Amino acid sequence: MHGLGNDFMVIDAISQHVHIRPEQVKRLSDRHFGIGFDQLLLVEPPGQPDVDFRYRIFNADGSEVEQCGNGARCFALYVSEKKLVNKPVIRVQTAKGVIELKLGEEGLVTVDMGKPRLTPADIPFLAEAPAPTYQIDVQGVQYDISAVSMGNPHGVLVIDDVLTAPLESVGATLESHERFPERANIGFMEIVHPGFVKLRVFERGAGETMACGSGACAAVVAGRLRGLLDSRVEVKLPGGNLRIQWDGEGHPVLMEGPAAFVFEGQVRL
Ligand SMILES: N[C@@H](CCC[C@H](N)C(=O)O)C(=O)O
Repeated sequence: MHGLGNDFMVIDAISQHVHIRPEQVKRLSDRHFGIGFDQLLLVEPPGQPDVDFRYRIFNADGSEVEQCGNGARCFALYVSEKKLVNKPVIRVQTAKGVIELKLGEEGLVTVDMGKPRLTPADIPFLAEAPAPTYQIDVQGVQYDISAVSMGNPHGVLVIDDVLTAPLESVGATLESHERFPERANIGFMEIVHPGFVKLRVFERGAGETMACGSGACAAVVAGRLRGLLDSRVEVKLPGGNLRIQWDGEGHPVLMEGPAAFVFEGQVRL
């Protein structure tokens, strides 16, 4: 499946027993020697009473992570098409809380991604106190970065032109910077106007992807904290556009965008 070109292998772990090791994920994610994907998503039975499913996410490098926004939209389409659920709003347990998924018209899915976490220890990010931006050193050069958790950790830089953004150099260095003890997804955001931004993301454990849903949410939160964006923002990613809404601290972030099936098959693990 894919959400704006951020692609996934989705496994039904409800009607079959699935146990997958990090090295198997890494092998399957290989675009030449495996199936090829940015993340693997597991659809599991719920582990608590008030939710419909448990949603587990593995990056292409095999690491298990807490959140994936584009994957959440694909998750909603998957469980609905497979008739694993028949409800307008699906509640899903992730490693960092519950998110709500709503299927809309024309394949669009809205995800309530929950409230962003801004306290450095919750992100996690090494800093004394929460701030809209922090100065961070990359090989002797200082950058202003915002740090936000959408369940998973994000750093966001505002730049003049996404086309020339240094994802493979600065992005890759920041992804595993010592101030992000659990590594981070690094977004480069160009603000066209307060209701429209362009974004590219160097994802933790996957490299640059065509789109990052949690990254789009984090970018809008960062832009709002800096006083640069409206509460409703269209985010243009290399793979297409997402609509993000955040009404400020204490409110959840809403993300709307498409989800699509690509093919189905069987794989021996
Ligand atoms: N593509 C995702 C995010 C996937 C996880 C991320 N790479 C991480 O390590 O936190 C999205 O759409 O949010």
